[in-house]
Formats: sequence, C-alpha cells, structure tokens
Amino acid sequence: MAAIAHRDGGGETSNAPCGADVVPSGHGASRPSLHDRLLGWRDSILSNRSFQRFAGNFALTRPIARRRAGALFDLCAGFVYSQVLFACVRLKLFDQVADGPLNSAELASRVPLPVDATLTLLDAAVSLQLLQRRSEGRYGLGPRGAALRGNPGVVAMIEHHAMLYDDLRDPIALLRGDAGAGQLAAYWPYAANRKAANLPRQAIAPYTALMAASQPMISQQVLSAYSFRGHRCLLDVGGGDGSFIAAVAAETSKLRCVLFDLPAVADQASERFHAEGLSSRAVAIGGSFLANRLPEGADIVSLVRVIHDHDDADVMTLLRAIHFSLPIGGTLLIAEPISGVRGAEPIGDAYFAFYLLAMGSGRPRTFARLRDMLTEVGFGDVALRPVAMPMLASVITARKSNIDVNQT
Ligand SMILES: CC(C)=CCC/C(C)=C/CC/C(C)=C/C=C/C(C)=C/C=C/C=C(C)/C=C/C=C(C)/C=C/C=C(C)/C=C/CC(C)(C)O
Ligand SMILES: C[S@@+](CC[C@H](N)C(=O)[O-])C[C@H]1O[C@@H](n2cnc3c(N)ncnc32)[C@H](O)[C@@H]1O
Repeated sequence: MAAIAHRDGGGETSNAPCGADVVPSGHGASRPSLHDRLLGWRDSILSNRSFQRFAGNFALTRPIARRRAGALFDLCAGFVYSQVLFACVRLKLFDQVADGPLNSAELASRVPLPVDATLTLLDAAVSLQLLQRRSEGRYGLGPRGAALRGNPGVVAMIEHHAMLYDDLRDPIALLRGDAGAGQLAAYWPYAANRKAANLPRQAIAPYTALMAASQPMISQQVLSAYSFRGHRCLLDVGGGDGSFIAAVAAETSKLRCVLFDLPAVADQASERFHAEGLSSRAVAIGGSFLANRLPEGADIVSLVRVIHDHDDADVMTLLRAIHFSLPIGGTLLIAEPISGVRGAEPIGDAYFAFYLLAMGSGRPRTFARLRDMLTEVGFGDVALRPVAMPMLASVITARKSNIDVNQT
C-alpha cells in the first residue's frame, strides 16, 4: 500500500492571538500541546535574523542554511522558472535539438528570436537542466528536457498552463470567490454546469484532446496497479475520447467496454472506436451522470480523473448512480491525483487545489475522505493500490457490498 499521510482529523489547534502560551479565559480555550509549543520555539529561532546570520556563517550549519535558502528562493522564483519552461515548449526548443546539438545562431534562426534573446533563454534553460551545453558552443537536451520529450502529455499540460497562470493573477480574489469565471472555467465548460449535456463538439474538443494526450501516463499507472483480466465488462464513466478504454482493451482481449460521457464527447469516442477497429467490443453512450441512469451490465466501473472535478453533492450523486448500476460484488476503480500523498503533498494540496479553484468546481480529496464517501453509498473493501508515480494518479478500488443501502 502506498504511503499516505492523512490530514483529515488532524491535531488540536490554538486560536491564541499573541503567542502559543497565552490561554485566554472563557469557553473552548485549550492549552497548546507540547508538540505545538516545541514548533513555536523552532519557528521563533528560524525567524530570528541573528540566528539566520549565525547559521549561514557557521561551517556545520552553512550547508543546511544554503539548502533551505535555495528552496525558499525556488518557491519565490517558481513562476519565472515555469515561464522559461513555457517559452521553451512554445518555441519547440526541445524538438529543435532532439536530433543533435545546435549552436545559438542556428537556434536563433529556427526559433526565431534575436541572437541575444535566444542566448538569454538558452542560459536560463541550461540552468534549469532543460538544456545542456555541448561541445563547440552547441546546446543539446538536458536531463529534464529529455524526460519531457518522452512525455508529450506533459508538454500539452505546460502549454495549457498559460490559462491557469492568467487565472491565478490574483489568488486572494480567487480564494474569496471574487475573481469571476476565468479562462479555465471556459476551457472546462462542464464544471458547475447543469446543462453540460448540451455542450457542442467545439466546446469539448480542446479539453478532450488534452486529456487524450496525457492519458497514456495515467493508464500506465492504472494497468500496473490493477489487472482487468478477471472482468467481463468495463464501464468507463467520463471516459473522454476512449483513450483509457483503448489502453485497457490492448491488454485484455476478451473484455467488453462501454464508455459513458457527455453526448459530444461520446460521439468522438465512437468515431475513435470505429477508426481503431474496436467497435465490436467497445461502445460509447452519451448522457450526463448527474441527470441520466448509467448503463447496466458491467462488472467493473472506472472513474479516471473524474471525481476531483466535482463538488461533494455531485460526487455523491455519481457514486450512487454507479452503485446502482453494478451487480453485488461489482468493482469500482478510481484513478486520480489525491491529496495528502506523502512526498507529493504540494501536487494535491497546492497545484490541484488551486487549479480546481480556478476551474470553478471540485477539489482534490484524501484517501480517507474518498473512503468515507464510498462507504456512505454502500461500497466496501476500499483499498489504495500502490502505483509507481502517485503524483500522476493514485488508484483506489472498492466493491459493492451485499447490503445495497441505495436500493432499500
Ligand atoms: C539510464 C540512465 C541514463 C539513467 C538512469 C537514472 C534514471 C532513473 C533517470 C530518470 C530518467 C527518467 C525515467 C525520467 C522520467 C521522468 C518522468 C517520468 C517525468 C515525469 C514528469 C511528469 C510531470 C512533470 C507531470 C506533470 C503533470 C501535470 C502538470 C498534470 C496536470 C494535470 C491536469 C491539469 C489535469 C486536469 C484534469 C482535471 C480538470 C483536474 O480533471
Ligand atoms: C478530466 S476529464 C477525464 C477524461 C478521461 N477519463 C481521462 O482521464 O482522460 C473528465 C471527463 O468527465 C466528463 N464529464 C464531466 N461531467 C460529466 C457529466 N455530467 N456526465 C458525463 N460525463 C461528464 C467530461 O466530458 C470529461 O470527458
């Protein structure tokens, strides 16, 4: 089982306004725990300028001080680094040098940019390990640029970040709910939209293409964590253009597959199944899981990158509909980035939390929270399955238990 730290149900907190040791009289005030007091002591030392000066100069603490100052600087500069990456991707710099290193003049004419500006970008990209200096003043891929070449889905994500960063211009307005609908809300038009079933093809095509481009890295996680071989029929709810079903079908020759998505998305998936010769075993059905009954007959239902898009009430409606559609003993498989994954906390709790805020609905949830929601609608045996890269998606399975709380 993957290591997950649950933040739900955390420890006590103190509202003492002027320091940890102040215990105001009146109801509800509690003394800070020993742990809180130790952390308060640590904070006052770390924020003390004399201590910072001492730790930076003293030989034994200098490496730690440098490392921590560097990490803090990276946090300050993160947006600038992201924009350097964005410029490289937009100008297709990694593609330019993929077949062999080039010098700055050659790159300047291909990008195209003035030579000085090209050099500024090249130096920045080298410092971020996106590119690497090679012999005779040429530039080749760096380790990070090379990793990106193998992940076209990530490159597509980087390009669409232009909308995210625009929406995040005023994060406080976003948090207050004063920011108004931004670019991401328009890009994902089903978010908080009761009439999503009427969306035309041109409204769903851009996000469906982005999801298809990034789907291989997700299906890789799912297929390494779960085998579909023991199943007869898969229903992939919110299945996009059918990329996930195509990946599962390639591994399991006998599995029949049904995709359910908004009508315009399902049409696109149908075309794909025909084009790939999959239509004898895969069909796509259009509808809204918030308004329509789900197709019955599957013994496993998958929700890949679907739940985190929706607020709690809609998730409960969806989980109830899935529970209703499954036979007793049927399986639900959820794959999406979750909150509180040890070692990847900022991915769920900072990146996806703010991304979904800008998008206008949904939130990343912890495993504990998802387990509670699943249990409430009548699923049991809820398990978190180990995956190689939980930052991309965690995999959770649950089984419809004998007691069907929704049908009693
Ligand atoms: C043999 C040699 C030379 C070395 C051996 C040493 C070694 C192991 C080297 C490592 C080489 C290697 C295998 C590198 C692999 C790198 C990988 C796999 C990098 C992957 C990076 C993935 C990233 C950066 C993913 C980013 C994903 C993003 C930004 C996803 C965003 C998703 C969104 C916005 C989803 C939206 C959907 C919605 C709306 C929330 O529902
Ligand atoms: C983030 S995408 C994930 C697509 C795909 N599962 C993947 O991982 O590549 C969410 C999908 O849910 C679909 N969806 C959103 N609201 C829906 C609804 N009310 N009924 C059916 N599908 C819906 C969207 O059209 C979209 O294809």
